[in-house]
Amino acid sequence: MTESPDPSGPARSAAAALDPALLAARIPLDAVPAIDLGDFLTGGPAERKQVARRIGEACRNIGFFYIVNHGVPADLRAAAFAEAKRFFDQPLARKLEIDIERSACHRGYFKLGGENLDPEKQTQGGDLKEGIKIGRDLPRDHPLVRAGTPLHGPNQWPGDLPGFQETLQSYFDSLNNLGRQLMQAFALALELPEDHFDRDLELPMATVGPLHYPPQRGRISEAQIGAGAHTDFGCLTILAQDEIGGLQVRNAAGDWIDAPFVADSFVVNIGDMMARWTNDIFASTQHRVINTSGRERYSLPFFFDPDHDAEVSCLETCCGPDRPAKYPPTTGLQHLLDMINATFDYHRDKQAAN
Ligand SMILES: O=C(O)CCC(=O)C(=O)O
Ligand SMILES: [Fe+2]
Repeated sequence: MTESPDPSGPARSAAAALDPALLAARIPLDAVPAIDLGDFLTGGPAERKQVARRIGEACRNIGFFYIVNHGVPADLRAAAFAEAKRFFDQPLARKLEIDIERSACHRGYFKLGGENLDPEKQTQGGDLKEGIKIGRDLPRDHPLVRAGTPLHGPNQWPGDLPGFQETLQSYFDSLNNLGRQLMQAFALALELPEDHFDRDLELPMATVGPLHYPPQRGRISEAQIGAGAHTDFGCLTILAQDEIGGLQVRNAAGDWIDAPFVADSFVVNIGDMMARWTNDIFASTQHRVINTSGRERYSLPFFFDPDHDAEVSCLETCCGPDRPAKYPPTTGLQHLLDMINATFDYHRDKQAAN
């Protein structure tokens, strides 16, 4: 079992001494734990710390957890699913009017196979899913856009789907707030002041990426599935999935376990950037999607990343003499660019051409 930190224990010195609770070995869980966020969102310091502690335990053992009582209105989420479905139901030519390949900042539609999350194993045309990348909508005259900062700029919105933009924008804003809250929970779980990450979240690089997975039939192998086995690149992902299911998570024992649909919940997971920030104390865990339901599957992942210039180097509570920093420092932007280039062929080709 994980040792819980003793709140009455001796005060920790300022010189990076690692809390033993942070060193806990990963326990192979046979289910993704569920955490009620209500006390964190509305409670006082003691309640917040208590919820953060449970989140920290999940982040160390499996890097995945469900949240309920998260404060995102159910009707907003349902509306975002409905708009996503409306978009994907259109003919391909319509969808390609906002082709991601025309975007200077990785926004817009990508077709089936456009992303390959497991290029080593998936040799038959990439992920069996199509999607849209919708990020922070910055105008062309924003200083960061004028300066040519990669991944910063305007979205491509479909021209003929009234309501799509407003709904997805509201969903983005709501999830953006939730992302900030979760980063505060992570800070507490890591024995840092709860506002520790706020300085890196002035203009966080966040993306909502609606996905559509057609049903897969016949013999299915690792050569092509809905989303190939991967870890997420960024800091944290907040996923809304529909009732179809099909998400699988690889636990610390190496076993694939199901992360089924749970009503009114989000699935939250740690990505590589957060694992790097915490010196691998938080786990960035492999997951994949296989849709054998015979029905269409939709999901709404929200990827939350810090400011482009956030320094991602080992947090002071995550390293010490007995646990040296494993990774050299990087920035939020550089980390994401390296990862996107590995999974989107068009993006790598475009960067190479510049
Ligand atoms: O659609 C899902 O359930 C998961 C998607 C995912 O893992 C991703 O896009 O990184
Ligand atoms: Fe993922």
